[in-house]
Amino acid sequence: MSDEEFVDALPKVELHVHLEGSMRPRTLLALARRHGVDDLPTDIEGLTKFYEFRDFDHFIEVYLAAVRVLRDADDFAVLARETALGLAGQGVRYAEITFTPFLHLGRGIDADELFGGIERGRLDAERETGIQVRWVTDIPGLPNMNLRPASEGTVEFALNRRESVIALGLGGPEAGVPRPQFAEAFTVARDAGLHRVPHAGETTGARTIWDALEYLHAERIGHGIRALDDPALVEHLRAHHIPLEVCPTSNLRTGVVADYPDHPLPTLIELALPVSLNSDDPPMFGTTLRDEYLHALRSLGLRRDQVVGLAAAAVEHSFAPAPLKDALRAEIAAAADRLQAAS
Ligand SMILES: O=c1[nH]cnc2c1ncn2[C@@H]1O[C@H](CO)[C@@H](O)[C@H]1O
Repeated sequence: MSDEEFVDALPKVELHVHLEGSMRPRTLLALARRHGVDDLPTDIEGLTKFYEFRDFDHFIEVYLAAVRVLRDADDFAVLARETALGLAGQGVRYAEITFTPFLHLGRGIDADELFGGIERGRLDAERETGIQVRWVTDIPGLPNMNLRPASEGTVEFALNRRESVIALGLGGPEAGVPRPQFAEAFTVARDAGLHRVPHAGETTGARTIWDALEYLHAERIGHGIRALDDPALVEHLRAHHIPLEVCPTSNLRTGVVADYPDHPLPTLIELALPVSLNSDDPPMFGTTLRDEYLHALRSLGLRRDQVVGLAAAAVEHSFAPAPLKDALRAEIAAAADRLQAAS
């Protein structure tokens, strides 16, 4: 059986993917035309070049430029539906997708217009394919932004939309954006029963992950690959079962890891840390979740049973309701048996 057949037969869960960063190139080009955003590339070739990032800060700059094409409820509905359908087409049954309300509220977009749109897209995709999507709203931790209103606005947005928003995140650059300033937002979120999944240890070291645990009550860590800098932290994450959402191609494309052979995922697995495999901003990084699973086998040298383990781990690390988790566990176990028999 080929690697492709193997990966395609595996039911999957996606835990770390950004909605705005999932915009299909064709959709971005069409929305830019429709809304007269005239300082972006106008063809696929230009967009591919636009998505060659010098470093992480350059990536964030491009991200902020691209989201400006999203204006009305229909745009958000298309984005959410296409993102969810794209995942469903890769065998994803359940996804926790991050979006950043404050990036849009800050541009004058109405909160209900935004949420109405993405909910319409979510429910259309669920009706069409059965995929279950829940939302994570993240605070954009941008150094040049007024972060108090961004934090408070994001939490308020989430708390008023609990029907499908399940967690609070924190994204953006880590350097020069100290984590303790977000403590209050994450404490309010925790006390209200929202889950906490901040990015940490993507572009800076172990200290940021400790801060995410101490100040932000993190239940999972976005990326977290720099945990390896600190053996005490590795031990803590393992002992307290704090999962890392690992996105290998993202790390290469933003320049925080040089190449696949240098990627720490195999080491994290060897150390028995709880890890899942995710796609982050797939079209911007020239990847898909399916590609990440293929890279795990071919470029990171993981065995097939380890890759099944990654798919199963994503179920365990998810905040899906217990009956759905049970169904997904059973489905992955059955697929693993079939794949074992076929090989
Ligand atoms: O890999 C990533 N790391 C950090 N932030 C990211 C990533 N991908 C997308 N964003 C987005 O960048 C926004 C601007 O601050 C964040 O809010 C986050 O959603």
